[in-house]
Amino acid sequence: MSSSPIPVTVLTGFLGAGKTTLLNRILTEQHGKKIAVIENEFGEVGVDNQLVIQSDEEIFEMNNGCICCTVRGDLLRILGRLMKRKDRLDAILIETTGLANPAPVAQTFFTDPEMKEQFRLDAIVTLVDAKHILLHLDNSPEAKKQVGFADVIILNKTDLVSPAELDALEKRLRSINAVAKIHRTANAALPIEKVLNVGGFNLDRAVEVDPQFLEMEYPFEWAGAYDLQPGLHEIEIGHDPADADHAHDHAHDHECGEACGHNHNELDLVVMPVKSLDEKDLAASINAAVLTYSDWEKITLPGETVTTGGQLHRLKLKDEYGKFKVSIPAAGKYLIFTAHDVPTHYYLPDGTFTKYVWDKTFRHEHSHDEEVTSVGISVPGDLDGKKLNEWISELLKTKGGDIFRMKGVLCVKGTNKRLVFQGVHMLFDAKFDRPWNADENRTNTLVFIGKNLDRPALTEGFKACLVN
Ligand SMILES: Nc1nc2c(ncn2[C@@H]2O[C@H](COP(=O)(O)OP(=O)(O)OP(=O)(O)O)[C@@H](O)[C@H]2O)c(=O)[nH]1
Repeated sequence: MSSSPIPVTVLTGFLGAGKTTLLNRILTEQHGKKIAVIENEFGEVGVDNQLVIQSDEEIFEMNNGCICCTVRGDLLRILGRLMKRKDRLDAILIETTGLANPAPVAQTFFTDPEMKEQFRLDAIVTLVDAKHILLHLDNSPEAKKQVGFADVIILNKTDLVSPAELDALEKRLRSINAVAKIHRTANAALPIEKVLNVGGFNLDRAVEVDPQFLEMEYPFEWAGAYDLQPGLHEIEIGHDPADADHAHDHAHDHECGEACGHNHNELDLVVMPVKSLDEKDLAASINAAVLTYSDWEKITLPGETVTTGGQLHRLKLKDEYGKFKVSIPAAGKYLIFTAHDVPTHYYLPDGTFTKYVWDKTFRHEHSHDEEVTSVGISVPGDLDGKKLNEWISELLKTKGGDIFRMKGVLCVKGTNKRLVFQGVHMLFDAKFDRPWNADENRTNTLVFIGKNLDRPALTEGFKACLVN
């Protein structure tokens, strides 16, 4: 039994680059290692879990969501569970969504003291689709970051381009990242030693690529500590539109730019006890808040009560204003975390105000490509193979530029095998794989990822392919 930290590999690469293909290779190879896999999928309905080969390795799925808001909480939770049985694990592999900037995942292993002790970020491995990467490097900042941060670049799909194009591509990748090891592959075929435990991650270089690398992103923007006695308190958010005297206070409001994605009639808030304002106690309370922010929210209307501890409250405001009760169970210090906006007033049970004794603002950036969305379809029934083929061909002809990725597991009339289909831009592939298991829900699941997706048209078009 060794107590050395477990190596963690972060696997990235744009949509359709070949991450799942590589993962399946690793999972089926007889390498004698115990590997835990953590997956984070972008898309409304989960398809990847059906595409990953069943194996003895343990696979954990993270919620679909923004890496800094919900997914980081999930990641901390899963790692916390893995920590408890670390003697059994040889490696951890985290597959990020094709749209993620890998930095927030990598940061987790440097900013959290416990994580730092138990795990070691071994390398960021980036899969590159030789056929489509140039398109993405020009249009997607995420694709560029994935290449920039890589310690190992797997230049995949070499069968789809000429050797001269590959040389030119490698030059382009080198201009973005001069130090990563580059391996050329078809179908992500390369020895596992080139991917796992390569000892490639270099923190100094990561900070060079992104000077804010060690500045963690948080799902909240502000926290304030209050010294409180037990009782029913009250918190005020925004300014009472009926109270003209407070109009001048707006100057102190959180300033949102035009592109601000906040819904100003909603505020996510958590109240967490904190033992003291020592760095260690604050860190524990902040981590607990990160976990809480990734859990289910409780819709809380004006006049309703906010509870302390592990509950995320989504406060509903009217005209950006609302007053809510806060139930404080015991005397002590409490941190109030808000997703944006600092509370205007905090009232004690006797009706007087109190102010926070400490506060801090946190970095919260939604740097991912907001324009890219997904449409998930999940419907039972058997498909007419011919109609499906015609519909997909037509779809790719007319919308192929906007559909970055589609994937699905489908039921076709006349066969008991699953039809697995995969599309990356205009390239499309459909194969029958194994029969449906008796305990499986024989249903069609598919997901489209791209820009300007027309949900009703996609759903109707798909349903029209079902056998009547
Ligand atoms: N021609 C060719 N196709 C490949 C190669 N590697 C993977 N593919 C195919 O490309 C498609 C996408 O591969 P995946 O492994 O699912 O890609 P991914 O990166 O996991 O995709 P996302 O989950 O969307 O991020 C599948 O149809 C693969 O069979 C390759 O080297 N050459």
